[in-house]
Amino acid sequence: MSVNVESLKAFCVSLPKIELHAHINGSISHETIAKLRERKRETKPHLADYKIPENSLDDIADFFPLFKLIYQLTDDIEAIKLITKDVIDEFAHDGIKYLELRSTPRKYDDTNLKTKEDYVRTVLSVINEPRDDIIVKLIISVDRRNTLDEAMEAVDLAIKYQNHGVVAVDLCGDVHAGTFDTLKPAFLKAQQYGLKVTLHFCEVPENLPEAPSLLAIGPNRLGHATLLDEACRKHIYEHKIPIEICMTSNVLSKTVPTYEEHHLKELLATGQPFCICTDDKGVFRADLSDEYVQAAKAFSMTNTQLYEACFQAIDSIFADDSIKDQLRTQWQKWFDSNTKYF
Ligand SMILES: CNc1ncnc2c1ncn2[C@@H]1O[C@H](COP(=O)(O)O)[C@@H](O)[C@H]1O
Ligand SMILES: [Zn+2]
Repeated sequence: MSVNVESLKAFCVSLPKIELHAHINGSISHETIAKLRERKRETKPHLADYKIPENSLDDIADFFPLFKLIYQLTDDIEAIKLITKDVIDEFAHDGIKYLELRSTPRKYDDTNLKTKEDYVRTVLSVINEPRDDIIVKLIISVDRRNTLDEAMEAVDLAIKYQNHGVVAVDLCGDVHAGTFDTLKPAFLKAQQYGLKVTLHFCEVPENLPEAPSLLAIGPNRLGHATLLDEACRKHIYEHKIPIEICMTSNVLSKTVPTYEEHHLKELLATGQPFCICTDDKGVFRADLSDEYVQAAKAFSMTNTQLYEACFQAIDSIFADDSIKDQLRTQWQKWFDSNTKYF
């Protein structure tokens, strides 16, 4: 590492940042995986040496099966508390001041995580622990593989816990599975109840045919938006829909060839709203500060541009205006006391 990259990394850690696209189970660090392995040493000896494989993806399709093993380590209430707490602590340590975590509710007959409501309550119990270094909210994910009934159950939980930290629902999961139209009524219901909606959008070309249907519901943000045709680009740009940008995720899942060719370049050039995010910091082994370093290197962003990228992302958060104002004040204070960087 050259001195420059080291000082760039230090700057990117110290920048007050916002994270809007982080899947809890994809964000588990190696340290936490080690704790989880230890907890399951007796009951799941086949996971005694489990490590999330590094740089193992030939294609995005290789990504989703990783969760078959990760979920075996996170199948009880204590595990969900542990991962939620560790993920929040790690983001806070990396300089994140406002965090929207997302997760897909799960249940198991043979553990104490008996219902999807148990899952949501457990995550929220940690998210709502009082702390003054970071604000945390929850987005409930609907998996593309879900039936409409399952999607409705997730949305009903989001509605029930709307005043307890849930701000939105998300469409995620295997990009080659399911169809959005099957699950659409669940998203429309979420909107009727005032929840915000974010959708994983066009990570692969096969998702393009359903893109008009996703855009038709008026999503508040989009994840990735990697492969756009002209009609999508026009709609997104005209409506200024903020994009959650996950560069390392895209490069390692091989949906984008290199950082330099990432579509963030176009958003920067055209002044479209975006938020730099991690997606799955455990699987992809990159913290949010690393994502800012990559953006700075790929697009020669100055410290001022990096700060502005963080600041403009406040507009795209799902929390209310009073939190937005509070964050803007906090950012301005940081800026005023860190003029040495600019
Ligand atoms: C790489 N890009 C991606 N595209 C689509 N879905 C993704 C994803 N990264 C993660 N997930 C979704 O998040 C779940 C893990 O976290 P939770 O169990 O919900 O906390 C995965 O099972 C997958 O459905
Ligand atoms: Zn994602």
